[in-house]
Amino acid sequence: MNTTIQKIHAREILDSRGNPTVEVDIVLQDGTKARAAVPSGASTGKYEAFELRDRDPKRYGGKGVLTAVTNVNGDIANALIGLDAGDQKLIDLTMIELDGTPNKGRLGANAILGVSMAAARAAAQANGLQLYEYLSEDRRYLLPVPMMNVMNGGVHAQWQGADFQEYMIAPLGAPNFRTALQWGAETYRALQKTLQKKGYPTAVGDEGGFAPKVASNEEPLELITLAIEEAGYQPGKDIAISLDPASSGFYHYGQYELKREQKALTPEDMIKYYQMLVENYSIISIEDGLAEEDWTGWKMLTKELGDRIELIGDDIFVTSPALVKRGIKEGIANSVLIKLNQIGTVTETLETMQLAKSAGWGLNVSHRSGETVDSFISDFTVATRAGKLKTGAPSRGERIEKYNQLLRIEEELGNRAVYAGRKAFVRG
Ligand SMILES: C=C(OP(=O)(O)O)C(=O)O
Ligand SMILES: [Mg+2]
Repeated sequence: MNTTIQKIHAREILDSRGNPTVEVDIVLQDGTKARAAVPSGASTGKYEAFELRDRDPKRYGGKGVLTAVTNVNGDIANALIGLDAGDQKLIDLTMIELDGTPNKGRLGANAILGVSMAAARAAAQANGLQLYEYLSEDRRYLLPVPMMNVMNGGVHAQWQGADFQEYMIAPLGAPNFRTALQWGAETYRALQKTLQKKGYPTAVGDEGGFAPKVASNEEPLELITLAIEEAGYQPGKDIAISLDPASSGFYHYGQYELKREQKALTPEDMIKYYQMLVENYSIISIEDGLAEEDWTGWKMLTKELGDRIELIGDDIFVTSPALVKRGIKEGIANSVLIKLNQIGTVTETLETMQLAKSAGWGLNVSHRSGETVDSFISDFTVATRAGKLKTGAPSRGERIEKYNQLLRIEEELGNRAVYAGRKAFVRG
């Protein structure tokens, strides 16, 4: 085994939306070859690390991802060849320094993350370890509750469905991951039937959830509750519901504009709306209930609902240690969403998780709405014992692959496999 990096090669591939993204291959001195691919969001937080993408052709002449690829094959490869892939901190810090900007804007967060993940995978393989074993500090593992996004709205449904972006089911009462996944898949199919009966189309959004033009943002909660019961489970006890309204996407000039309901709500009224929903449905967590700029609103939200449910910050924290630190200090939220590409390296992601954990916060690892079949986050979630992984509906290959990887890990761990269940939630 020689884990010295011999070669790094990046290429442009397509993600699940058909947009270009970065894939990186790493070869070690001992011949080990490993690969990683980088996902990309649509409802991105303002302060995420900067990806070189092709959304803005005027800026890069349609060559954003190709520029990231060139940066990997040039500057990054030159700096990392000869370093030990097993020294994740050194690899990541070398790239951060080489980039030299506060947001990874020169080399591109997508270029940097692709290399960071591929290095971890290569080192794991060279050591004869599974990725989840390699990433674990203490060989204690936790299979996450699958947070399955069964109804899509917002930008993930091109604003043709609900204003709220994600309605998830969380089979927290299951005895193990395999059963949880089965319950979730059965409920998803039951929901399809429920929608058909109502005359709704069952076409899906970016993350595989159904995306009908519902009458209100509350209606999906009724439909999902019905589907859970139809599938033979008890809402709340067996399967709870989680929301990601992704409200930064409908926050304009201090108000929350719910187009489906032809309403514009103040932060106070938006909080009341959530209180009503929490009263009436088996909601265990709400992510991005308020917008990334609305820290005052978030403070009120945390006061009103923080002791009842898990309040997860995604856009507001963007997996940044500095922003999570500020959140802890100011009493904002009680949980954080973890997306590797929001911050851009494995090392910094682990730092954010450590911070949140030491404050007693909940952890939620997440895919992006634009994904590849890379299942890095599945191993990552098990190794870090985050307890929850949201990776879409059980209906699109790039999402299913993450769930399937968790099935493989659970099987391999055998009687050492522990399912996170209800305890993974900070409230509930
Ligand atoms: C997964 C999400 O969507 P995106 O990847 O588009 O940010 C999210 O908002 O949590
Ligand atoms: Mg979100």
